[in-house]
Amino acid sequence: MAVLGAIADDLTGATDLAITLTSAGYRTTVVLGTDDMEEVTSGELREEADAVVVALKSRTMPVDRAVDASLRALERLRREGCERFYVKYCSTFDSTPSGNIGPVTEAVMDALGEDITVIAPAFPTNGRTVYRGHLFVGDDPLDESPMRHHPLTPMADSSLPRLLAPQVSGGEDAIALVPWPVVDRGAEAVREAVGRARAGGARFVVADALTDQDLRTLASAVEPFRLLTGGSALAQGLVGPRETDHASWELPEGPRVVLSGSASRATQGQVRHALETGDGHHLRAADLRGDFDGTVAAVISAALSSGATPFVVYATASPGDVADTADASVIEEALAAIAERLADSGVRSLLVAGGETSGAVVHRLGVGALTLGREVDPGVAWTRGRRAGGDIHLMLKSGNFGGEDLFVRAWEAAL
Ligand SMILES: Nc1ncnc2c1ncn2[C@@H]1O[C@H](COP(=O)(O)OP(=O)(O)O)[C@@H](O)[C@H]1O
Ligand SMILES: O=C(O)[C@@H](O)C(=O)COP(=O)(O)O
Repeated sequence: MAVLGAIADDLTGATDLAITLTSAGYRTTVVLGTDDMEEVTSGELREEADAVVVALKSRTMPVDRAVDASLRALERLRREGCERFYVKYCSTFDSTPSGNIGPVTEAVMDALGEDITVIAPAFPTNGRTVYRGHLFVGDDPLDESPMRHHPLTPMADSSLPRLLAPQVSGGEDAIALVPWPVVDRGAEAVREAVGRARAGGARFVVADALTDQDLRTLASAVEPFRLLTGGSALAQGLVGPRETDHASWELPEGPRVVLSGSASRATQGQVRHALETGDGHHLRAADLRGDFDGTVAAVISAALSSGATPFVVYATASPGDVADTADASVIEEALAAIAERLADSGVRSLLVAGGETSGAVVHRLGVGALTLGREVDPGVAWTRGRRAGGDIHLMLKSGNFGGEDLFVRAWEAAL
């Protein structure tokens, strides 16, 4: 019976967390947060999984819909027997001025009857650290990083308390900061600081974290909390019920298609790198609006005739490609249609770049659950998706994750 239930606000975030949970000793399954999730989770997964991660596509939904979807996911996880919960959001705290991190966290806390939780997006291995409540991406404060220009969730501040305050009841009075010198002193010092914050009325504890060890300290300090929230790296501090290893499989033969809807800087570099040796198609919103079916058909035909080098279908290879963010949905729609047609044509492995994009693709493919393979880069792994008509191998890559050569190396990585 699953003991840990997680709600992730996007699909790449879900696989990112599942990788860490698997390493921490939880047999972990990712399920897609669709209406038929009950059916998916009520059978074999109940026996198979110690942790279930529900992958939503709620990061950019209207607040009330995101809350509703998250509460439905929570209910189903509780019915699975989960007793401890994790709300997973992006390590760059991707949200809008009104949500959805704050409202979802608060709604889950209320549903569980919890009066306090931790806010911990840091992911040091991928350069996301928190100091004095400010989130850094590499050397830059969040609002000076490329996240400032994200097409869907541009981040215009780096202060986590300031970002969170308008998203929760009680505003800044409900938020406390545990600064790094306290974290550095160890779990007991953090426990005392959290106790003082709680006595002072705080419900959300933002904690600094510069290293994985800081996150382990934090996880140990908040061990009694039934709800944790954060990026994936906080989960390193959890202790699962068994020694587990990630599954391993051979990738099926066939075209090496990358579907890249991410506009993130790391993805742009990966697209350009892959195009140096492979082939590709620049998917332009204007072409799709002019002739959606014809554009999709041309891409399918080129992808199916590609060889042993990656064929990259991409929306953005340089910052200037994003002219109008209103184009986002037609691009997602096209990449999902391409994925479906490729799968119907027998393609059994796809690399998808971008969280929203992955959500759109995997929903269209009708994948019910994902099993995790080994980590290829921090937060990135091949997965195996269960699908009527035959399983499909999917690498779902967060926008800013992965080395520059990932689109080439992924296919070579020993699984
Ligand atoms: N050139 C572009 N013009 C408009 N929207 C774009 C362009 N390139 C990507 N997008 C959109 O930006 C969004 C990127 O989000 P996502 O897939 O989550 O990537 P990431 O993981 O990098 O954030 C998607 O909705 C995608 O369709
Ligand atoms: O925490 C992270 O950074 C990732 O797990 C994640 O959620 C990234 O989201 P996208 O960049 O939108 O893929």
